[in-house]
Amino acid sequence: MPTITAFKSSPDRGMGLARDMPVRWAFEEVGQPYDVRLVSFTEMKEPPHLRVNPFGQIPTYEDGELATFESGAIVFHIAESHSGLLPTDKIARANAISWMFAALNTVEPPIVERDYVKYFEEGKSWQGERFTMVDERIRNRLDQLAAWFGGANWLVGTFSAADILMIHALRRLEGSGILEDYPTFRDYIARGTERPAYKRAFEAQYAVFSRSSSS
Ligand SMILES: N[C@@H](CCC(=O)N[C@@H](CSCc1ccc([N+](=O)[O-])cc1)C(=O)NCC(=O)O)C(=O)O
Repeated sequence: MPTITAFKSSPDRGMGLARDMPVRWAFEEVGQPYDVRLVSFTEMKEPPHLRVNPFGQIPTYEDGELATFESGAIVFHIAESHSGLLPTDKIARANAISWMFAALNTVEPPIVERDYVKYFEEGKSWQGERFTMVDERIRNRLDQLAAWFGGANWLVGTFSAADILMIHALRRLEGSGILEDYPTFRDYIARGTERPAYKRAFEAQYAVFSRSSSS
């Protein structure tokens, strides 16, 4: 059975914003049971974990001889190893894979940057200006995505691994006030989070938080 790593105690207080969440969601969508090894921030920087993830982060994925990292790559591996997360049609599959990369490389970076400004540049003289700049970049990306997305339900027709990664990226904007101006994406996120597989994944990671916060 594949084993992933996740935070022993997640800073997101169980809100499913850490990157074990898209992997859990993918497992649940394809019906693949999995184990979770919880790691502390210290353990993530020690040799056993660094041998799998040289950047000392979660998630990692281990199954038999395979030990690898990168949440997007793990979701792709799950999608390649099971049916249901990528179209079988060659063209549609290639487009879905493009959208996986777009979620991680084009849409998510300014959203992650905003978290850095918010959490690591608190009190800096430039924080206000940086917020303005980063929010502008995020809105530019969301405007472009909304123009393309239109009234679609999913990125490539049917639900795919690309939606797992894109919805995970967009959820990091919850609480920022930005999504209030994008009903298209509020509805899109809701379609994703209403999926039974998402709910099972969310509950599983939330249980880690609730156990750690009650211990
Ligand atoms: N590109 C890598 C990035 C992995 C990554 O960012 N891992 C983070 C956790 S998910 C990112 C994350 C962290 C916290 C929140 N949060 O809301 O609290 C959200 C997302 C990590 O291990 N951080 C610890 C470290 O770098 O030492 C991937 O996609 O797997």
